[in-house]
Amino acid sequence: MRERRAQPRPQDTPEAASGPAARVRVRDLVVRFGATTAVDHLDLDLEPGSFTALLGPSGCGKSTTLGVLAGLQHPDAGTVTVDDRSVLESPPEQRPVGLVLQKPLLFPHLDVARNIGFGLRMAGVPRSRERAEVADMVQRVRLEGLGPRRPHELSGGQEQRVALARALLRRPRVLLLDEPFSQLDPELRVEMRTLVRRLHDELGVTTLFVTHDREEAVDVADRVVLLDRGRVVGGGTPEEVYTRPATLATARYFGPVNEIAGRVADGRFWSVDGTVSVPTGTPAGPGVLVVRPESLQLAGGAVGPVAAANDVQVAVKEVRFAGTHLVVEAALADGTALRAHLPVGSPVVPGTSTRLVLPPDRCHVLGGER
Ligand SMILES: Nc1ncnc2c1ncn2[C@@H]1O[C@H](COP(=O)(O)OP(=O)(O)OP(=O)(O)O)[C@@H](O)[C@H]1O
Repeated sequence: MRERRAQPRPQDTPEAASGPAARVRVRDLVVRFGATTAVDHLDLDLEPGSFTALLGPSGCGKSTTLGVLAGLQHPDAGTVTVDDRSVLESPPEQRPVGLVLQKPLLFPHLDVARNIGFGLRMAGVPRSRERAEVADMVQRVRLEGLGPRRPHELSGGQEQRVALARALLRRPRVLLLDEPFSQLDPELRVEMRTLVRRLHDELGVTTLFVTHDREEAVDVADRVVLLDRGRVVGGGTPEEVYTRPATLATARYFGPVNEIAGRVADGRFWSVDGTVSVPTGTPAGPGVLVVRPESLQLAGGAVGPVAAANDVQVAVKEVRFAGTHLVVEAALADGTALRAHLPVGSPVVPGTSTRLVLPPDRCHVLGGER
């Protein structure tokens, strides 16, 4: 493994990066640091113009993967192609890639406009063109009026806007963002990711956004890739990873989830205390039904021993007020815990039994024993 300098590269030429959005393919990527395997046979596909979030716990290899794409890190094995051409031997400045890091790393002695335009200036672009392009970018990232300020006169969010503008001024075909907003407060984070999404949509650049914040990933990206110990362990659209995850690990990663063991037979999922219809084609046999607490609803009818529709009978154990909803802790007859988020005022009383509806379109059955 060879390491390259971990700095933004303002000397990059705009010509190196211009053009339409790129397709990126990573195959069998391996990066080791001594005895640590940071990236372990990783495959990743970024379609032209897509917006992908790379998500996973601390140390799972997100930044290392980004470093390889940016050319800051050389892998031990594997391939990385941009539009079917290998980029692994290209130095960072010749890759069609823009990079925004957690820390903006601006030049303290240059004002905002000069920081943004640095790359163009180094490439020998005439001053008039630099001014025009910087002015356009200043507007796109909403930094109007701040061009003459120095970095120390900016807020954290404004500094990241400058870093974003600097990366985008080169018109990269791939934009890499490594937790760019993790040091900002929550409201500003939402504003900044909305800005990034808008810029992506306007400029159509293939974007890879590294974060460990699930909500951020699901909110901003078209596709989420879940990494664990250097490997891809799940992925899909935000709706898929949330509602129809391919594995229990993915289901659990995206927040609290109920897991009910049972069997699929005759187009229905049968649990110890009720049944739910399942989509045609769901394989028969043992399975685990996964459903989020907020998807459960209180059944309207009387409690009976046999579930007629898509509901289960539960014993209510505990009810907590959570401001916007009630958190109801309940259990099936076999002791399986179920959590439901129900509207405030729902008639649920600890120590009684009730029926909870499992809306089929919010349920997903994973095959196999638990
Ligand atoms: N330069 C390095 N030298 C030695 N080990 C490293 C180096 N860089 C990363 N690692 C190790 O490689 C693994 C992956 O690190 P990486 O920074 O890619 O993870 P990450 O998912 O980005 O984590 P975080 O969310 O905390 O930034 C970790 O175990 C880390 O300690």
